[in-house]
Amino acid sequence: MPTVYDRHFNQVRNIARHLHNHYHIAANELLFLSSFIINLVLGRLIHWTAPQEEVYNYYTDKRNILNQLFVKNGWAWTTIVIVVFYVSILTQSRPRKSKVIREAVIRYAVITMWWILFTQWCFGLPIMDRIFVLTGGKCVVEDPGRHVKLFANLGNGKSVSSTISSYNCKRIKGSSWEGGHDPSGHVFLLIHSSLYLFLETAEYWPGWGALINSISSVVHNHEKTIIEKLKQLAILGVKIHPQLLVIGMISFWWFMLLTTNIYFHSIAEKLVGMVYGYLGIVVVYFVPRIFRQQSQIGKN
Ligand SMILES: CCCCC/C=C\C/C=C\C/C=C\C/C=C\CCCC(=O)SCCNC(=O)CCNC(=O)[C@H](O)C(C)(C)COP(=O)(O)O
Ligand SMILES: Nc1ncnc2c1ncn2[C@@H]1O[C@H](COP(=O)(O)O)[C@@H](OP(=O)(O)O)[C@H]1O
Repeated sequence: MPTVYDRHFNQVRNIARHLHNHYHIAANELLFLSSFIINLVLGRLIHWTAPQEEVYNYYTDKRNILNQLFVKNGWAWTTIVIVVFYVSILTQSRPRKSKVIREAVIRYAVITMWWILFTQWCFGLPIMDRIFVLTGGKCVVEDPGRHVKLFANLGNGKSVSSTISSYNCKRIKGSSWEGGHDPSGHVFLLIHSSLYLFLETAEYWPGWGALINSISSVVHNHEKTIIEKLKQLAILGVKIHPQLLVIGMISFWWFMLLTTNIYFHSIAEKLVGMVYGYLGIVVVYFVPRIFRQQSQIGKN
């Protein structure tokens, strides 16, 4: 006689099966994808319900080291983590190494291309700047300096440009990026990077049990000093279970996304950053599943 728990468990399992069969998405993937929407809602709730949070603090300062060193170089850090991950996984004797490397490099190249197109360069201005300019945004400065050719002088001591990139505009002293819809580059980058790391490494997931056992065998080894334990944990997280490094990076990106969601940009600008963050990932990891299933059906 099945208990109420068995019934609930079966219901959850049926929903997961349905998602997998009809939408080609696993329940844990859906949960992870939704976590960024939860992050946005949580950020807004903190913003509305805790006004004292809005008072100047470490995270409201754009110059804080976490922003300047990590997020502002976010794609470089994500690249380092994925390279360390693959080097570690491939040195732990895996079959079909060259195929694994070839496919990982192709996916990395496509995903990097999408990051470049959205934030750096898209046959001129990157997509995020094009959206800003197309919706009436302009770079306003007093002295355009060496970028003078890109600016029109308004005659009131100010010059405007809609052809300079946000990157170059921000580097001009006293500039402001005015009007228009300015999609959040941070929201894009943090979601894009987290999803990439999650989906790219999912195939090698050893299970929470294995990770927790490995960590606890280091932590509970009473013959080792704290320093030795920390060293062993670092080796564990890089060489044996590089998934720990990935979990660390994703958790940090999630936290930085929360601070962006609390303090920066309008909701609409964050939502646009979010949609573009999902887009490249959906094309690389989910759309191929539909074609793969169709070709499978064709063969049967
Ligand atoms: C041995 C096994 C190998 C298997 C490896 C698998 C995959 C990896 C494949 C290849 C990688 C190998 C080498 C890669 C070499 C070079 C890649 C270059 C890496 C870089 O990304 S360099 C550029 C770093 N730049 C950044 O990270 C900048 C990020 N910042 C931004 O995008 C913006 O500042 C912003 C969007 C965060 C915010 O913009 P604003 O609003 O502030 O304007
Ligand atoms: N989590 C965070 N911590 C600190 N600064 C952040 C941040 N999220 C966004 N910002 C800052 O807010 C501005 C808009 O970000 P974005 O458009 O990428 O979302 C950027 O300013 P700067 O470009 O002047 O550095 C960025 O550095």
